[in-house]
Amino acid sequence: MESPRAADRPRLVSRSIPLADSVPSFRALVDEMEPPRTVWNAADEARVVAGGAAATLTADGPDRFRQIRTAAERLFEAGDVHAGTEAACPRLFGGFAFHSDGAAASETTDNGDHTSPWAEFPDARFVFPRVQVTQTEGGPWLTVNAVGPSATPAAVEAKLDDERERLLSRAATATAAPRPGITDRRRTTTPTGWRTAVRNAVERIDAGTLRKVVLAQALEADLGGNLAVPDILDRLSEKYPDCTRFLIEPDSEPPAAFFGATPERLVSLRGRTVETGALAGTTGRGETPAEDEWLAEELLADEKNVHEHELVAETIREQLAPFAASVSVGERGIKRLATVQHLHTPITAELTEDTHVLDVVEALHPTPAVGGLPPDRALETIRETEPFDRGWYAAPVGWIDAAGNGTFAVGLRSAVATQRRATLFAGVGIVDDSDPDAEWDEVELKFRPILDELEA
Ligand SMILES: C=C(O[C@@H]1C=C(C(=O)O)C=C[C@H]1O)C(=O)O
Repeated sequence: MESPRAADRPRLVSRSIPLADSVPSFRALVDEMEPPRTVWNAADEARVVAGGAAATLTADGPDRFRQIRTAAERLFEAGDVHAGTEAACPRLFGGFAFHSDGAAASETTDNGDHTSPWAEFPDARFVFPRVQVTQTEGGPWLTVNAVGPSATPAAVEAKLDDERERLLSRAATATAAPRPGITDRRRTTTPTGWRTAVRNAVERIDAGTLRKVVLAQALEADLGGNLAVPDILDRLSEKYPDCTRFLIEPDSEPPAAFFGATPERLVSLRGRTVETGALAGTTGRGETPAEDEWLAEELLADEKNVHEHELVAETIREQLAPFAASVSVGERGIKRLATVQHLHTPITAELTEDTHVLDVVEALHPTPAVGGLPPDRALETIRETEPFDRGWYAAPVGWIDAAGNGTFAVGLRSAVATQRRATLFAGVGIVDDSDPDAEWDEVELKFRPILDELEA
C-alpha cells in the first residue's frame, strides 16, 4: 500500500535491455535522438547518447547545487527501475552556470544583437532522458524512462520495443557533414584591451590583494553552413580521446547546444572515493616527438607555470579536507593533448561519510584552475574585466545518480551555439609574472579544438 506521501511523488519508471551489437554509429545515434539531446563521453566511462526529457530540473542562484540535489533525490526516490547493468541505472545529465547570480541578461554585439548566447541556459539544468543508449564494455544498452502520472511499466516496456526497432532499423552509418566554415568572427577582447586587463590583474597581484585570476575571452563565429554537432563530437572523440566530450541541449526553439571536449575533470565520486586533479599550466605541442619532450620538460621546470599549478593543487586539497578522512596528492606530470600540453597532478580522497557528489561539486567550484585566489577577489576581478557572460563555460557539467554518485567535468574547450552561430570561450591563469602577449597566444591555442571543427 502506498502512503499518501508516496502518492504525491513523481512516479518514475525505468527499463533497460541489452541491444544487438549492430547499433547505428555514434553519429547516426545522436542524429536519431529527439531534442533535447545529451552526449556524455568520458574517457573511462560508458558512453551515453540520449534524447528527450522525461523530467527536467532547473535551479537559480547561489543555492543551485542544493536545489538540484533536493529535486534529484525526490525524483529518484522510490523509482520503479529495472536497469540490468549499473551504467543503465537512472541518471540526470546537466550542468551549472559559472557565476551564481544569473547570466548577464543582455550583451551588445556589433550588429546590435542583444541576446546572450546563454539565454536558454538557467543557472542549473538537469535532464532525465526519455531514451538513452549506453555503450558499456559489455555492449550497448537501451533505456527508456518515464515520469509522471502516465508512467506505467507497460507503457515504458512498449516504448522500449519500439525504440529498439527504430534504432536497429536505422542505417548503421550516416554520411559526415562538412565543417560549416566561418563567414565572420568577432572577439570580445582586442589585443590592447587584453594587455590592459592582464596588466591590471598583475597590479592587483603585486598589491597583494590577489594571488591568481583566470581571465577568459569569447569568440563569436558566424557559420557558413549549418552546425552538425554529431559530426563535430565524432571528430573531437577521435582527436581528443582523453578528454570528456559532452553535449547539452536546452529545450529551445531554435535549437541551441553547449558542447566541447574538456581535459579537466572536476570530480568523480563512487561511494566514498573521490577522484579529481589539478590541471593548470600550459604549453604548446612540438613538431616532432623530441620537440614535444623538450616543451614538456621546460613546462615541468617553469617557475611561473609550476607556481600557478601548485596554487590549484593546494587549494583542491584544502577544499576536500573538511569532507575527507584522507587526501592523497599524486605526482605532477604532463597531460598531452592534440593541441596543448598541461601540468597535471592526480588527487584522490576518501570521504569520512556518505556525501552527495553535488556537495563536493559545490565545495570545489570554481577551482583556481578556472577562477582564482582568493576566490571572492578573483570572481570580482573576472566580473569587472570580462565583457561577456561566461554562462556555463568553465562550470561543472556531468551526471548524478540515485545514490549520489556522479562525475563532473569543467566545461572548457567548449562553445555555445545555434545552427548558424557559435560562441567559443578560452581562458588563462594570470599570476604575478604573466606576460600579456604570451597569455594571448595561450588563449589562441585553447580556442583551437572547437575552432578547427568550425573552419572549413
Ligand atoms: C581556462 C581554461 O583552461 C584552464 C587553464 C589552464 C592554464 O591556465 O594553464 C590550463 C587548463 C585549464 O585548467 C580554458 O581552457 O579555457
